[in-house]
Amino acid sequence: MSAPQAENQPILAVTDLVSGYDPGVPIVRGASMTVAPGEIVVILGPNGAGKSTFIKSIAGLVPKQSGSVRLEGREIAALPAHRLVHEGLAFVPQTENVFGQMSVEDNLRLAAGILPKAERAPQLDKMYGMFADLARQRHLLAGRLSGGQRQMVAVARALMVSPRVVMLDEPSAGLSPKLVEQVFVNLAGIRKAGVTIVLVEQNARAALAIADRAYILAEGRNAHEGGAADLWNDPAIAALYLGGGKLRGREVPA
Ligand SMILES: Nc1ncnc2c1ncn2[C@@H]1O[C@H](COP(=O)(O)OP(=O)(O)OP(=O)(O)O)[C@@H](O)[C@H]1O
Repeated sequence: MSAPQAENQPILAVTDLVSGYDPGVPIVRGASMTVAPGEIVVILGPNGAGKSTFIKSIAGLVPKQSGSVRLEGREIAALPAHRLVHEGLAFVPQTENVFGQMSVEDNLRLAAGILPKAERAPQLDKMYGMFADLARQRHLLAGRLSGGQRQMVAVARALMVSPRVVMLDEPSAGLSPKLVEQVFVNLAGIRKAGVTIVLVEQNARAALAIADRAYILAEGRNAHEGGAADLWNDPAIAALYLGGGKLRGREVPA
């Protein structure tokens, strides 16, 4: 059994992160976020707030100018993206997240490249157990799949190496409402499997419905944060960031 102190430790802690694409032009301007093990945390905010840049910086894909990123207490801010995968932090980009000319199975096998050989086949079976559609479509080219199914391949690729934290950049972007719902059902299932999830979303209500907590960024800084249910039911937050009234009257479970 782990010590109580370790149990209370955030799995991911980002403090005063400043980052951007060009030197001297910060996009993220001192944003912070704390994620507990097993949580689903969603990052919301207006267009151009720096949400995607924030998680891409954490994933080592956008240069950081200052600030701290700790994964299970270890400072990882200086590590490049490929090292972060080994450390247990996976990232699913919004676009170009699968190899279209390869089969679903080859996409998954390629992602498993960093695992010891003996672990690859069991991981593949685990993904097929989790995503039944992918098991059926394992021999199809990923480029021939629908947007929702491609998104599923991208998520499964990230999960192949058993990350402890997976970050997703707008996983529901460009999908039909039915597929959006499926994406969020899948994410809730992934959390049940013990993976901590951080996602950026435009679909604020749908994301809040599965999230524990949310951060709202504006102009690269923290504007609000709170429990998903509290933010969902806050009229001022709704008017500013959630696109108005309640979605089909649904309440976020407290
Ligand atoms: N590759 C890039 N090079 C330079 N600037 C970029 C790049 N990508 C994004 N930006 C700029 O960074 C700012 C924040 O963009 P970002 O995509 O992080 O915001 P966002 O909150 O995720 O927005 P959206 O909800 O519209 O996706 C924008 O001004 C954007 O023009």
